[in-house]
Amino acid sequence: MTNTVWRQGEVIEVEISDLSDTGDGVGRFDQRVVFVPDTVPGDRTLVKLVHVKPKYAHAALKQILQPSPQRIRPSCIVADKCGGCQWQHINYDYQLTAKQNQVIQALERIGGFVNPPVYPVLVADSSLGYRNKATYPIGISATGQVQAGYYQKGSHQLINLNQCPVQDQRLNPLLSEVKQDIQKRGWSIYDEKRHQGQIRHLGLRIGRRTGEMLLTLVVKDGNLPGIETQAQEWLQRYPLLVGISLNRNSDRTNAIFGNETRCIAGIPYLREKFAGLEFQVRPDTFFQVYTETAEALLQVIQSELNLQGHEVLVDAYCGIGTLTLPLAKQARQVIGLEVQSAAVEQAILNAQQNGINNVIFQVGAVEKSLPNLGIIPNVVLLDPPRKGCEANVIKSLLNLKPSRIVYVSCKVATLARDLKLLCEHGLYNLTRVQPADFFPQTAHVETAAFLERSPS
Ligand SMILES: C[S@@+](CC[C@H](N)C(=O)[O-])C[C@H]1O[C@@H](n2cnc3c(N)ncnc32)[C@H](O)[C@@H]1O
Repeated sequence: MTNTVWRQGEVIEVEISDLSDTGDGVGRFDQRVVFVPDTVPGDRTLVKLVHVKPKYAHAALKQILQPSPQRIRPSCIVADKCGGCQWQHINYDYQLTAKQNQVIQALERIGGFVNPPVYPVLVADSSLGYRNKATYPIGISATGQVQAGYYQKGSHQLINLNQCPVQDQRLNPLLSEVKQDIQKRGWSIYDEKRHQGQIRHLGLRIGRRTGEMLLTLVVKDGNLPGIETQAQEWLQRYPLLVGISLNRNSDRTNAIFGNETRCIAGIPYLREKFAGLEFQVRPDTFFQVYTETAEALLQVIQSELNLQGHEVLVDAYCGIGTLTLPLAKQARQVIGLEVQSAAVEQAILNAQQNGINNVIFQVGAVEKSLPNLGIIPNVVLLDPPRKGCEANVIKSLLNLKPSRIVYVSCKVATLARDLKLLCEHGLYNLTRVQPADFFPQTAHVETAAFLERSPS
């Protein structure tokens, strides 16, 4: 190759040999790396260079010269455009192998582990129709039609959808029909560039076991004439819909939900069964999107921990208590730490509802509450957001020295970073790493890592 070819707009031939941690295919061109979305190892492709750096480039797929044996026809008609799924074109078994490799590679490269004990990916029932939650941005077409869907890959261009194959199929009718109701009511649609208009997002949630649904409109300041009447109409039309809420988000932000949620019809939560307990789930608090796989991972955690009833356990980043409460049934005392006060309120109610009284929940950031715990736990469970744990959380753990740590993570790069810090002085050994497929058809992987304090 000559240097003249390595520039934006050039079309080159690339054979894809790997997948990146963001889900793009990876190929090589004269010792340089090329990242190509919508490809899979084994594809021979023509690609157009888009962002070019001296050692690597991002490229767009132009033509598949020879398809990989791992390539399949996507179940979704907008899979090539929609930013929701990256891997609809990859056969499911290969997705699982790729996710296991992603975890191994991150632990080796970022964590510095040699031969980390990474188990095969845990799977549940189905790789489609699994999501219990959807939050669709709302927009308006050039001809004035209300639209709802997902953003196009790498942009805020809306792809209008009437159904989505990874969602629980019981939510699909609401997507198409609520859009029409918004159109008929003539409510204004939020324009993010001008920060004007009302409706920003449509949120739908379903209890997979109970079928109960919640509908939430995220609005700029809540002024929707006739919303109460419309909400009553929705309750009558959808017998499984139990609550309709307005969430107010007045900020110029990419965050979907604002801090204020008001139930305007029905009840402010749905009921769901999880791990043999009954949970109340609100529209705006965290609940894993794949209920069945989350339960399967909890079972692995329970069997690895094998709690005997005398342990003190801290569940840091506990949300509404989804992991806290089942584990509390097997421990002496459990302390849940969570920053979102609405989640803690719900966690307390969930504990009462299930007659569990050996749990206390504290509102506050883990980085503040863990160092001031006032008790030495035997076990600490961590389940932080994607950015992982703050440095002082790791420091507190190294001071507290619980005999076991379970670290549940939705981003393997930050997991690997934090595990390195926990293990680098020899205080902890990594005994098992269990990936789980919480997000089929995407490049995301959930992982639980188990650490034991060294005997010395
Ligand atoms: C990945 S969710 C896990 C929730 C829960 N373990 C579950 O499985 O449902 C992370 C939770 O951490 C909370 N969170 C985020 N940052 C936090 C912080 N600095 N301190 C405490 N909680 C935090 C979020 O509100 C969210 O409920």
